[in-house]
Amino acid sequence: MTNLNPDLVVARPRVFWRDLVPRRSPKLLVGGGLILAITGWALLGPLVVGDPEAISDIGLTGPSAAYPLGTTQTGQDVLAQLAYATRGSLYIGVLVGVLATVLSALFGIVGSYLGGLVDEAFSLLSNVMLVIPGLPLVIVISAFVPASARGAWTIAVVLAVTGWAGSARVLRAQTLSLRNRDYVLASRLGGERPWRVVAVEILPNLLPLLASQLVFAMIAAILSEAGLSFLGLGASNSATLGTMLNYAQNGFALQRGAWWWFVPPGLVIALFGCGLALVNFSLDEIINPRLRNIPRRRQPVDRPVAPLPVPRPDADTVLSVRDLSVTYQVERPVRAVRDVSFTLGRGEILGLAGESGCGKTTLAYAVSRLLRPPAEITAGAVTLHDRSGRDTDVLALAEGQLRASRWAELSMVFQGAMNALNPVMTIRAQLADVLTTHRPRLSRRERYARCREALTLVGVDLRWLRAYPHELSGGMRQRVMIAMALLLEPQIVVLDEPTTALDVVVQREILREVRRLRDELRFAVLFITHDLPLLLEVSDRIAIMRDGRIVEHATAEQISTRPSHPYTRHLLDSFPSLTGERGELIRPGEPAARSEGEPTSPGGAR
Ligand SMILES: Nc1ncnc2c1ncn2[C@@H]1O[C@H](COP(=O)(O)OP(=O)(O)OP(=O)(O)O)[C@@H](O)[C@H]1O
Repeated sequence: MTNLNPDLVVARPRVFWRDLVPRRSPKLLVGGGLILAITGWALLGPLVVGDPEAISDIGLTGPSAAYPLGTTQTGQDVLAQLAYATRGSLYIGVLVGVLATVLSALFGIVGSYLGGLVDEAFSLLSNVMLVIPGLPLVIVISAFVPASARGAWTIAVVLAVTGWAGSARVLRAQTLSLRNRDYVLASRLGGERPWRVVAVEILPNLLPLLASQLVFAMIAAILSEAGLSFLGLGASNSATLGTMLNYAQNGFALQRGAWWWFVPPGLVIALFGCGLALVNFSLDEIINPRLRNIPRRRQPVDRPVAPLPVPRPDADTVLSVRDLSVTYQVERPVRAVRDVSFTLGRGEILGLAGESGCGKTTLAYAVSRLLRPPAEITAGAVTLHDRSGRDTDVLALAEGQLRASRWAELSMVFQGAMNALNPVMTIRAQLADVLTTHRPRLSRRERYARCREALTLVGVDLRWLRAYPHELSGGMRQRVMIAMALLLEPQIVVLDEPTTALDVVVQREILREVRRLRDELRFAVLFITHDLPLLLEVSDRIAIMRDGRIVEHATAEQISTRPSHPYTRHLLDSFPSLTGERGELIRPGEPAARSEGEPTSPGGAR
């Protein structure tokens, strides 16, 4: 047996079923309850009821102690028939659900992943199936098959063959989009086999879609089978809810007031469909971890009745944040931002630094009111101080006011923002779009003039206005995003790691540009990064964040030369200096020759 290094043996995380199920979901509880009850009835009912074919001499009698659901015209027990019919209908529903889902996955996912001729052939077939009207085809096929051969399997195959194409189109579109995602490309580059890429990278992302298609196919199959049986074209040699309804119709149950004959099968169909639909609504939450634990109603912002006094050191303050706290309301609530207070001066660059996970992005999202459940602002205030002296309580803004204030008052450039450009629109169209939304009175000529100005500001040649995003380099796309953020001359620009994906030369060029623009246009910047040396270069003041709190807040010069908090010193020590002493190389197996108490990475001289 191989001797494994115990440090390298990673314990396989235990998956608990209770973690997979969203809590307190009434939809899931009611839907699941209905499905369980009806499935239980279908499985166990036939074992406890009598013979559904047995004929007694009391035809068409209402419910009684001997026959809880009465009898049919020929004296058969309706309860016994209902048990067998429920089993028959569910059997067909499950068969069709599985068959149609397998067919749609095969034609939709495999075809689009393999591409080329296979995709074209599969697409052609699903397109042809889509334009054939389903119900008439089912009726024709069912009528063509002799009644003696029309069992549950025949009907299930007919329904599955006529019902997979719509889902296959949806799965194809989704797979085409997924196959170009970075993590899929990475696994292909890593040499993974196509079937493994499909099974491990693509399929899990399609599970919510597949599961809801399975449920939808089951509902459609049960209803279609009932319809076919009602027309006398259903599974003639097996008992289903549809055949029960058909017999009730032929026996003039409605006209003779024998409600006990047709209401129970109709009710079972309706309740089962309802249960499946309710579970379908909850499937996304069960399968997609990002949607779990979302509070069902908006939580009010936990603020004292009297508005908090907002610190306003001087008239030049443009944004003040007071005692802001944000919690992710998940299984174990995560207090990502805790009692954070700071002010941002007009034309000032405030840097926010801290290790990964300390809450920087959450803070930026909270200030911009971009947080979504499970994140919740639990306390605090965010106030915008207008040039005209008007104060706006950002947390109290209604959705419409927020839309108007975003971009015009406060704009954002986020990490990976360069990928936020729409690939099918030219740069000019995307810049002009912002103006169309926020400045609808501008003429077309004025809009384009403003786009040209903005692009010139960030140093991008005007010939790129007509280009599509993929024709620009990463640095140029990021400049375009900055141009877009400055288009409406906002008072504040939030930059959250805007240049992380770029090389250091382009990174510095862009940040120099931001500083120049700030000097020219006097907007304030909240600049977030974990690169403290970069912040020291560009910021006026710096706030250091740790575990959701701001632990030090000082000028860039003070942070650089006289950091007061041990964590700030630790952060500064973590960055190697290009001009100081060269640090030791640490090779596996060789302990670093460093005395106790020395910093773990070189960087003394700075
Ligand atoms: N959707 C979420 N659900 C639960 N916890 C979350 C969620 N998003 C973030 N968190 C937690 O909130 C904390 C702060 O995360 P945040 O992304 O704000 O950190 P950050 O400082 O911006 O990190 P980075 O520099 O790596 O982007 C982390 O502990 C993170 O695990």
